[in-house]
Amino acid sequence: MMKIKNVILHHISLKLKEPFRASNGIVYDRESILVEVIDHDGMSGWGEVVAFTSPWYTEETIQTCFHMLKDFIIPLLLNKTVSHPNELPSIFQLIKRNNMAKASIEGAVWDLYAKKNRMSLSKTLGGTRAEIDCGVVIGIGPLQQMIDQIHKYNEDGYKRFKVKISPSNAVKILEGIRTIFPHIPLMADANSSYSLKDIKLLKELDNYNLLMIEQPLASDDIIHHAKAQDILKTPICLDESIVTSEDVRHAIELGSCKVINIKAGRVGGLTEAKKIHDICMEHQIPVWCGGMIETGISRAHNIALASLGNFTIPGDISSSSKYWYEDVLMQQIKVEHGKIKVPDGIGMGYEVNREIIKKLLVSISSF
Ligand SMILES: O=C(O)CCC(=O)c1ccccc1C(=O)O
Ligand SMILES: [Mg+2]
Repeated sequence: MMKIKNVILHHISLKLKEPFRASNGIVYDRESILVEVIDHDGMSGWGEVVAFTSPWYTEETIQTCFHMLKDFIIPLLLNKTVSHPNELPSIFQLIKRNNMAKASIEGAVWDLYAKKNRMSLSKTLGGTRAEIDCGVVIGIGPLQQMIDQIHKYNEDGYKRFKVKISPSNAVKILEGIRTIFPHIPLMADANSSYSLKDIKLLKELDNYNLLMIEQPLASDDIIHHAKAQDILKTPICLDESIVTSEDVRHAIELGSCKVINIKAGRVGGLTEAKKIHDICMEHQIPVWCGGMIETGISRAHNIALASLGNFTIPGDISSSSKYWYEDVLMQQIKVEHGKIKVPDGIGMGYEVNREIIKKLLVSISSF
């Protein structure tokens, strides 16, 4: 049993080593809200708001999440007794969507629940892997810079390479990379920058032996994704289109994709993420864990999630040092030989570094 006594929102800003560019947005400094949930025994669980400062990836932002947490979500939870984190989605049912806001606190309650049971978050979620395979993402930039980055990450041992593309640069990027690296496991993420009218351009991508193409079309268009998947040899992976387990059922029924990217933030939390994992497993749709240029707290949650059985493709889970000079954990997350060991300590398995959080603080609010 957990009785939620106090929720603290640590709004921080973390300097990115380099700006990160996708088809439709650039991230400079990374703002984030670290969510600390404290129960009546004084124990803390941690989660993170993974929304960005502008709504380029989904409609949520750091500010909308703060508003939702402060005015709607936290009041629903304070002084409530919860016996399992999977009760949270039904408590939040009164609030439409706002999945990243909900997921931040739900993740913190999962961490707390695992800690109270003296179990790892991985085991608590039903994870079965002792280590996970890691992939890495290369933002859009000059071709030579993208190639140099792949060289470096290849030497680091990463097992799968994802490049951001848009219709205006895809062929140049993929042609350039395949000339130097004909055999690396490569995929491309378009972040909804194509439409079905561009099907000829999309069809050209079949020439590059891609593991998959991620979210080519609009987020609310699983019908056209089904049409595109009929025409393309390359498997389609959905990211932005999948925000609930119902979306997954529809996408599978329509044949809109062959792979799914799961991000707990996008789908409203780890409970829904696990449900999506289970549905995909049942339908032989492989899944992998997506990334949000997040701090170590969300990274630790991702590692636990990716330890579940149907995460058979390396996800976007990189070392803390890919983006950060110093992460918010006592111990930096490190990819070695393309893998991360799933921690077996209690909860998310990494200890939060309060000194660093204090240094990065934009504001702090306690409820
Ligand atoms: O966390 C990472 O390493 C980057 C993952 C990534 O591609 C991404 C980063 C921010 C927003 C959306 C996406 C995406 O997968 O579309
Ligand atoms: Mg994506």
